[in-house]
Amino acid sequence: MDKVNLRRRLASARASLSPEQLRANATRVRETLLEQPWVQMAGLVACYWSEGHEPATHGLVLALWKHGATVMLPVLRDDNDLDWAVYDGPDSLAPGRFGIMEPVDTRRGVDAIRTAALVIVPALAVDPATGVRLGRGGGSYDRVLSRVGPNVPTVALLHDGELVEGVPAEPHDRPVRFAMTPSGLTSLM
Ligand SMILES: Nc1nc2c(c(=O)[nH]1)N(C=O)[C@@H](CNc1ccc(C(=O)N[C@@H](CCC(=O)O)C(=O)O)cc1)CN2
Ligand SMILES: Nc1ncnc2c1ncn2[C@@H]1O[C@H](COP(=O)(O)OP(=O)(O)OP(=O)(O)O)[C@@H](O)[C@H]1O
Repeated sequence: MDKVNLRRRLASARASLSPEQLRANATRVRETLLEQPWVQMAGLVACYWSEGHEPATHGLVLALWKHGATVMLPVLRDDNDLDWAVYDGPDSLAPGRFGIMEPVDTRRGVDAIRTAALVIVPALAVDPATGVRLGRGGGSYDRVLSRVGPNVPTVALLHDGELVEGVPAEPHDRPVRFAMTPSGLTSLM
């Protein structure tokens, strides 16, 4: 299946998840991640601020922040590349392009991602054989992941059923090292 149709299929499956399922999924993803030593030890974490039926991150971001980590969230640029700014509590966010909440703090630039010790990314699907992820189609995270060093854990958050064999891979696609579903953490490479 091509990327456009795969995106459509996965988005409509997400749309059928109930608020209760979304909450339960978020709790399991958050608890499993927070048990990992490499999550607990990360002082600077890049995450995303979820919206709609995406795997929810608000509780995770809050927990990391309370735990003392610095959490950077993306700020979408006009060229679809991602700038980064620090989360500083629920009042530190405001709607950006497409209405996604973004931190209002000073922007640290696109290269700030190079200093993250842990990178948590959104995805609609991940190929369990290759780690290639399917995103929204802006190529934003392909650029982000190309700046992340090989020893930094990169984790895509998914719902169950979103580990999909045969995600179409193009030369610019950058794989992730882990996929996190409510059923558990999968190491990919
Ligand atoms: N929660 C979250 N934050 C994120 C991302 C994400 O996937 N999820 N991004 C991941 O890169 C970046 C934002 N990229 C986005 C790209 C497109 C749309 C969007 O709503 N697009 C419309 C169609 C736009 C158009 O007409 O071109 C849509 O999908 O309906 C939103 C965010 C950074 N922040
Ligand atoms: N490094 C890059 N610089 C500029 N454009 C890029 C880069 N990488 C990918 N793109 C462009 O982004 C577009 C979308 O790519 P693709 O469909 O693979 O997105 P995606 O991986 O689903 O989305 P995302 O990375 O935002 O989650 C492609 O047209 C591609 O040319």
